Amino acid sequence: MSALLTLSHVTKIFRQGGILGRRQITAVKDVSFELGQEPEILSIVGESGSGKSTIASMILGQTTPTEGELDFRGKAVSVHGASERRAFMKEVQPVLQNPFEAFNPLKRVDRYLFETARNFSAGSKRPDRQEVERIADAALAHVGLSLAEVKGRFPHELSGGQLQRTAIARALIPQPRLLVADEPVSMVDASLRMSIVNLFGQLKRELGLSIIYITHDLATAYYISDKIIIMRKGEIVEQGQARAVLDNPQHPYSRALKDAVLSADFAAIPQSGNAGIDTVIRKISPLP
Ligand SMILES: Nc1ncnc2c1ncn2[C@@H]1O[C@H](COP(=O)(O)OP(=O)(O)OP(=O)(O)O)[C@@H](O)[C@H]1O
Repeated sequence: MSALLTLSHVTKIFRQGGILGRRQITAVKDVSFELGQEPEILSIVGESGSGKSTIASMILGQTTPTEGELDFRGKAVSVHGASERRAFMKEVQPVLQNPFEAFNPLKRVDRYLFETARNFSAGSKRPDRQEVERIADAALAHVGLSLAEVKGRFPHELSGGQLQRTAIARALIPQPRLLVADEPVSMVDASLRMSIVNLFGQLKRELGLSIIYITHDLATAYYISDKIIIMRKGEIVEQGQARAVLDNPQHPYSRALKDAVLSADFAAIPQSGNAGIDTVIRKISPLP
């Protein structure tokens, strides 16, 4: 059976100053990895500017690679044609860093849920109002909210954590197979981060979702991921099973990252459950 997602020798070079610009930035260099058919959480960690967001953008089909191939279910991500693009978007949904940017401050958040339910409804006919509300409520239930809690509210009337959950609920409405979450907890209060990260684990188990979790936060990556990729300057320096890589990092850069997270605290991160991890997370400084 082919992999769910395959990146094969993917490189992205940006040219500064337009097409004729001379300065080139190699944001991603010869990156290869895959997600299997089984639901899994893959974390991509690395310092700022290491190419994580560029990879996310290419997986979402928003940025075209300069070289290499990205395939989802054996088909190139850079598909053409509106109906193919729509089918792809239904299966691969983004979760953005800042939930306050994902929602227009002047628009009630339930509108987003209703519009997504109308646009991506599974049936052939457009769902009526009652059905749209049912779909929105079911998606919100997966993230621990209900339609009654968010109905009629503007973004600023919800907490950052509630808004990020609502954004995740919206991403769930098309019943995707893969979420691409780019720094989804960095704008969320430290005390709420674990609840969002735990939610990813729950969505993997209950809905069979795979999740690409892009983060600076090595502790939450260690805690929740099945696999991990460590990036530096556009290249993968190490990848493998998260615990194997982080318990025994081979590359000097991976070791430096781990050391930056205070080894003693790191060792205290539990295998499951979240006892103590908030303390660890609060202590973590940005990656070097
Ligand atoms: N549209 C663009 N045009 C030019 N350069 C870009 C563009 N997008 C990204 N870059 C450059 O590519 C490199 C990788 O950026 P990217 O945003 O992918 O890194 P990142 O690891 O996600 O960083 P951060 O953690 O700060 O978000 C950086 O040097 C960045 O300045």
